Amino acid sequence: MPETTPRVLIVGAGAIGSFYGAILHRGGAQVEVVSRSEADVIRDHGFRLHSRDMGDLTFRPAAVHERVEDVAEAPDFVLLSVKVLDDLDRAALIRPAVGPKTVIVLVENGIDIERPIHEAFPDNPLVSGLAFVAVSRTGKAQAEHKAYGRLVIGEYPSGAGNAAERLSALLTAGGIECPVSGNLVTERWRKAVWNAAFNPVSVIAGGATTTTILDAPGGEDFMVTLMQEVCDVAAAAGHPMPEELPVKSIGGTRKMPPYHNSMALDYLNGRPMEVEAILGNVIRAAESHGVDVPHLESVYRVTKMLQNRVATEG
Ligand SMILES: NC(=O)C1=CN([C@@H]2O[C@H](COP(=O)(O)OP(=O)(O)OC[C@H]3O[C@@H](n4cnc5c(N)ncnc54)[C@H](OP(=O)(O)O)[C@@H]3O)[C@@H](O)[C@H]2O)C=CC1
Ligand SMILES: CC(C)(CO)C(=O)C(=O)O
Repeated sequence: MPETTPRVLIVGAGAIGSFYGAILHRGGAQVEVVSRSEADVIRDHGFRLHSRDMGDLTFRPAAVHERVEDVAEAPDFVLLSVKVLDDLDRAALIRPAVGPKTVIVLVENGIDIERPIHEAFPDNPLVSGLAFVAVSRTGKAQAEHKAYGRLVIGEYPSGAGNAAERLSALLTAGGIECPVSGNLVTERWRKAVWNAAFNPVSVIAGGATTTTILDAPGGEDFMVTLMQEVCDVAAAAGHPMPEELPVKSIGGTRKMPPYHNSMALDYLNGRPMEVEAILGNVIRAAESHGVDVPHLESVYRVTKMLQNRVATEG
């Protein structure tokens, strides 16, 4: 008997949600979206998505909902790809669409961002994802995929179970690399080594690209120092990183064209930034494990000042 087409609901249909939504659509899933501010445009034109590597990824979702409450039947997968911000209760946001068998998928940056979702839905499979992709919004329901695309997924708190394998098969069929890791939290720390250092520094430097950061006098050494502090925290939290990771990451970053990470883009566009999810949670882990992170601490303080300035002075 043929299997039924899996239904995926994307909550947070911005750059990441529309890109992986397009890939899932190509992979054979029935993709629906929740869009609070662009529903009409998506209904009229679909998502207009251009990929430098994959060509035209434009697609029309099977259904467009303005609110999660409007979703009548629980989907097989809810893929959450909103920014992880202090004032947003992500569990409450998706609750109306989560049925007893729904697999919850997170494609979001940050450390320890699974915990509130796992606590709210302890009986649902939770798949956590790390997106190595450069995609940004270019207009209403429009995005440009500039490079990469690999999505590393795994079940939370650990394991590589059936839910992750089913999702990986869909994304692979859609044309991206989607390895399943049995130790996703370690992978999250590995990604945080880059994000916790580069994202806030790009903001402090006024929305700087990777190249601007690394070309500044002492830039490379400073970034290695920050990344090493993240590695120290990761090790204390039970996720040791390879010794050469910071230096190797600089080499990899050097090979990329000048690049604005997602926090730099948020800063430049006056949008809220994921400072707590990406850096604050690393600082808190350092405190709880007694690890000294003086450089990260300074970067955190200054980024918070900047965030306050944007919030209060515009
Ligand atoms: N962009 C990238 O290249 C990468 C991003 N990431 C991570 O992926 C995650 C998503 O980032 P990205 O896609 O860039 O972010 P975007 O800002 O492009 O998209 C976020 C989406 O979430 C929606 N949203 C926010 N709050 C709500 C809400 N309460 N109800 C309904 N919808 C909501 C926004 O809608 P609205 O337009 O109405 O605000 C928007 O469509 C982040 O954690 C980011 O760090 C990771 C790797 C790379
Ligand atoms: C890894 C990177 C830089 C994009 O893939 C990212 O996570 C971001 O933009 O925040």
